[in-house]
Parts: sequence; structure tokens; C-alpha cells
Amino acid sequence: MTPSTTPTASIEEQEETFFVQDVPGNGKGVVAARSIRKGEFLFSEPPLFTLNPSPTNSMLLGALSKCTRDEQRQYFTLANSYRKRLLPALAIWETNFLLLGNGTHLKAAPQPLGELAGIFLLASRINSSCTPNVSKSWDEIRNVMVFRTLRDVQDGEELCFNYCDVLSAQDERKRTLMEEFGFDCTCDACRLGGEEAVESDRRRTSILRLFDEVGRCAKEPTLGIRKIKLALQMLKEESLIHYEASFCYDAFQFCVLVSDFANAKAWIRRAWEVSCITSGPDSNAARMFKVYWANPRSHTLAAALPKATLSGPD
Ligand SMILES: C[S@@+](CC[C@H](N)C(=O)[O-])C[C@H]1O[C@@H](n2cnc3c(N)ncnc32)[C@H](O)[C@@H]1O
Repeated sequence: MTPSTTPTASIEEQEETFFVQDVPGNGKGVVAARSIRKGEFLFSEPPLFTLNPSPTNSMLLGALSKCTRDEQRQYFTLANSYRKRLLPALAIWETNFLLLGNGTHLKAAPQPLGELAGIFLLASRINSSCTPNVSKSWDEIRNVMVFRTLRDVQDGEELCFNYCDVLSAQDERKRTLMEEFGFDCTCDACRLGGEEAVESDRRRTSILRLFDEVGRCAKEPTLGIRKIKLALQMLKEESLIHYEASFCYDAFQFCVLVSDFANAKAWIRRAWEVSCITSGPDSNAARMFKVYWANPRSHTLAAALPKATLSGPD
């Protein structure tokens, strides 16, 4: 796999790749104008302004007063899910802000100290999906939010990232999105019914449980790898690439623990490939994985347990 190079896209390039249009039932949305390969860079966008994630209306008016007339006009045409409850500037902020950094942007979740949030005029048009085909990652060096495709996207398909944690059951996701963002989620995963919904819920909640269980397998690397393979299989079935890199990195660590450096290399290479897709080859994660791929013995856990041979990715 060849990861995309460091991104910048002109307006013309963007228009050839995607456009903003009305999406039935969900206001506006961003739609692919051509087929797009997984891991492709879509666009990067600087924030119009940044504030702490819970500003007052007057703080917002202060920030807006430093914007141009056109930017103010664009701000006030963004979606507003809190029309009946909040003053316009605050209501639009609550509907559209994104956290800088790579955490969740759920309002109820504890935020790291000093975490900032921002308004991104174009990204504000991207709707939510619990099976997202777009990733967003904050580039702290260039001060831009970067958007990439997580899987192959067809011409005409809507581009969506996830507003909430996707590793929970449908009713919990829908409740969170209603409570935190004021809308009833109509994404494909939230529209599943019957046996399909039960199966999807089972996989997503199992993957979450496996995250925890894998972390407790430090003394049982073989069991750890078995659980990781199970989680990767379920992630594939749910089309959720997000978490693959993290599981592959855990598998790498199990392998270096027992000096199985051949399989360690195979796992960390896969972690690198996935992180190039989800956050780009220049991301901190991708850089770290590349270093370990070149020299797995440099990891602090190397040879901490007796030698053994585990297995690599399927
Ligand atoms: C950040 S805006 C996204 C763009 C918005 N559709 C627009 O017209 O500008 C968030 C709002 O879009 C709508 N929305 C986003 N994702 C949705 C989904 N999965 N199901 C239903 N509505 C959604 C909700 O009204 C939500 O408050």
C-alpha cells in the first residue's frame, strides 16, 4: 500500500472529489463526486475560530466579531439543532463544534485539560454515521483538521464520520446522539432492525469487551493474540477500520514480549498501514509504528517473557 502524501487540496480538486448538497431527511451533507479509494486525503481545514468546548453566548459573539462579514454569514447558515432552547450563536456552536485533538466530541465526556474546540465551516456539513467512511484527525503542527476516507467510497455515496463512540449498541448510540446532539440518528447502522440489529450490537459490544480483555492478557500472549484475531474479524464484519491499528499494536507487543520478532514485524506493519489510512502517514501513530517496524527489538517490552512463537495477522 502506498499512503497518500502530505495533503493540501485546492478548491478545484475538492469539487472534483465531493460536494455539499441536500440529503433527504438530514439537511445538507457531503457527497462523493467520484469513486474515492480508502485512505485518500479528502481535505484539511483550519478552524474559523477556537474556544473552550463550553463557551458562553457572549464569548461566541466576541469570537465572531473578529470574523469577516462573509464568515459570520456562513456561520449563521450552519445547521441548528437547538433552535428552541439556545440563543442562535450558542445553538449553532453546540450543533457543529469539533474538538481539536483526537478525542470524542461528546459534551458529557471528560475532556483533557486545556482541550480546545473549533468551528469548521466545510466539515460542519458532514453528517454522522455509526459505520463511518471518513476519519478526522487534528494536525497540531499545521493547525488543521484532516479528513480521509476509511474505505473505498462510490461516486454519489455520502461521506460521514462518527459523532459518537461506535462500539456500543444501537439504542445506546441513538440515545447518546439524541441527548448530546439533539437528533434521531438515521444512519445505516441505526436503521438496522431485527436479527441484523441484534448481530451488529453483539459484535460491537464484544469488540469493546475484547479491548479490555486483551489489556489483561500480558501474561498470556497466546490468548491475547486469539482475542485480537476475534476482534479484527468482528471489526471487518462491521466495516469499522478505526480500531484495527490499536489491536494490531497490542498483537505486536505480545510478540515482542516473547521475542517473536518475525510475527511482531507483520503485526506492526499492519498497524502502520491502517494508521496511514485512518490518520495519515505523518501522524504520530504512523511514525511510531514505522520505527518499530524497522526495529521491533527497540520496544521496551522486548524479551520480557520466555521465548515463544505466536502467530501473525491472517
Ligand atoms: C454538523 S451538522 C451536519 C450537517 C447538517 N446536516 C447541515 O445541514 O448542515 C449536524 C446536524 O446534522 C443532522 N445529522 C447529522 N448526522 C445525522 C444522522 N446520522 N441522522 C440524522 N440527522 C443527522 C442533525 O440535524 C445534526 O444536528
